[in-house]
Amino acid sequence: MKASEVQENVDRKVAAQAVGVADAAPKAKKAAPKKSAPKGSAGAPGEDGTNPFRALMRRNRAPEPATLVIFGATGDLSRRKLLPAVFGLWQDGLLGSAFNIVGVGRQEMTDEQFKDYAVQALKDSKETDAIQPGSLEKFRELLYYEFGDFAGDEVYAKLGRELDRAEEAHGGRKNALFYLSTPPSLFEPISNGLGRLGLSDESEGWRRLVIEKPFGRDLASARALNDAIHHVWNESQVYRIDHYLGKETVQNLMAIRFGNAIFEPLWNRGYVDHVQITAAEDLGLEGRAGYYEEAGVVRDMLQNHLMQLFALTAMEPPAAFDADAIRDEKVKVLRAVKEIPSGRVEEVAVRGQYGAGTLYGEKVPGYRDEPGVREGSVTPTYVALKLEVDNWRWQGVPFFLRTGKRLPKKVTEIAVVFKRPPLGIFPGGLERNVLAFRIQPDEGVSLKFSSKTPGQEMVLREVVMDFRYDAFGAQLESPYSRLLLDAMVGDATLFPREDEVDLAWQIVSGILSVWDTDPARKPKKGEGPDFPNYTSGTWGPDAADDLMGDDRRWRRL
Ligand SMILES: NC(=O)C1=CN([C@@H]2O[C@H](COP(=O)(O)OP(=O)(O)OC[C@H]3O[C@@H](n4cnc5c(N)ncnc54)[C@H](OP(=O)(O)O)[C@@H]3O)[C@@H](O)[C@H]2O)C=CC1
Ligand SMILES: O=C1O[C@H](COP(=O)(O)O)[C@@H](O)[C@H](O)[C@H]1O
Repeated sequence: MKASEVQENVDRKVAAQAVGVADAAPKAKKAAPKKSAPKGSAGAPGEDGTNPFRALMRRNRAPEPATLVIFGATGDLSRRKLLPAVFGLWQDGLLGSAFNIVGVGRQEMTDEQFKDYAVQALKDSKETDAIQPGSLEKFRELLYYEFGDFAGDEVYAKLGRELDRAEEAHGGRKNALFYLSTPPSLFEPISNGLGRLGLSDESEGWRRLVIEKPFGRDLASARALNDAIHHVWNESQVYRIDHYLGKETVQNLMAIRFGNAIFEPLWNRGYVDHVQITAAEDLGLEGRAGYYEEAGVVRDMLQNHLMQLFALTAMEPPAAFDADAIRDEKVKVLRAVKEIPSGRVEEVAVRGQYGAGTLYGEKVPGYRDEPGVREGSVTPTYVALKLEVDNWRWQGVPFFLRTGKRLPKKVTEIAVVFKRPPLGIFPGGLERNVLAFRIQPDEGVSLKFSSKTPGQEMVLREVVMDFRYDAFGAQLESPYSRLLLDAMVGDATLFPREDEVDLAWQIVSGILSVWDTDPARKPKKGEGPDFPNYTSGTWGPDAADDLMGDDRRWRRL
């Protein structure tokens, strides 16, 4: 399909939605796989494209032949998200003509056993695209496995040999993307090990390092990790991943802000009353107590995902859509956030932990009764925070952020709530307009405003104008697919830079200094927060409502 045809299909589909026609564009066909490719390379199928947008991506963003090395390839993230994301890209022909994957772990396994493991993971994961006939068999051929102790040298020497082996199929280059999907305590040892064996050296091909979250457990450890990494890698080789930035709808926030003329003039303290950013989860711990007991909600969601959503909403328009311009603006606004000293934490932040309750009609246990959680744990599973920004655009406009587990539903939203009209001349017409970005699910954007109701009287009622992202007719891409491909083509726009991560830690460190307790220590009676303080299936502790003040309310989602 030509790019112009792709665009036409898109236009038809979106226009169809505007006039209420359900399905005006022809369905994109799944492509048949091509003939098999030589070992060490991927004869990429999907030439016809599975959706029109991927066809556009293929034209513009073909990565050079490369090896993807996944440390922690036998882990939960790799199994559920990374392998399906890579498979989807490869099946759609987006990974170029030569590509292979080396899984690395501590478990002893042969290549064949790892291939079986990966194929099973692809069959099991809900994230895997529809599998084309013959695809899995061909994808298997690209997979290899190495194991060893990440503190020693041997495993990195073996990786060096894997890159040598792929060199011929990769046109004489030894490009490699190292993805660290391990417990964070291993980020530094792996980075050092790769450095010791010369695998960060770019003389024979590009070398890049993708680092999972959380990046550090506080400001000091994040800085120490950055320093350690920079002993081995240049900042331009480092890709700190925050999967929220890979979500289509998060990128759409930038598209809508900076691709239209009508929003920016209103995007400031003259018109905006406040902003609400919500990332609600219905899930509980999902067996991750070991990690979560150490992390809690501030490290798990607030310091990274919510801070990124905040920065994208509040930043100034960048001069270009490129890594430096976008990240410079995010850094500027993060720097303008009013400091939260420990003495102000109780005033601007609310923490919670879920107790037993009911979700979707089923009884669910409280956090303290989840397997692996310590008795009397005071780990917070909910946080609400009021941020203030000391710059001309946002002076006096509070940003309210909230996220928590075991809330009534899964929903992530950024809502820009506008000021009331200055004068009410109609009955019932003094509501605040709301521009809401639904990040997930039901992805889209809505504008709430007052309208005349039919009849003789000028009676106003709130109505909603709604754009649904599915109007484009394409299945939304996994954020990991997007970000993996970005890293393969060397585009760091959607990856937080060192200074962003540092500033985000600075913002939350006042909160951590007050709330952090040693998870191994059981608090004495009367000490620490009065947890649990919200029932599973409700919208969090009551104190979160008080945070908003008298004239504002959290949106009912
Ligand atoms: N799971 C998720 O949904 C998300 C995870 N992340 C991040 O991704 C990373 C991986 O998380 P996740 O997959 O859940 O973790 P898991 O514990 O499921 O997997 C970790 C992987 O690292 C390996 N590993 C663990 N300890 C060692 C060790 N001492 N030496 C060598 N290998 C080791 C494990 O091998 P083995 O199989 O032998 O145990 C496994 O392959 C973390 O940084 C996490 O914060 C980020 C967002 C979401
Ligand atoms: O990084 C994390 O994110 C998930 C939520 O991600 P989403 O894409 O499903 O919104 C969260 O459940 C997890 O605790 C956290 O580590």
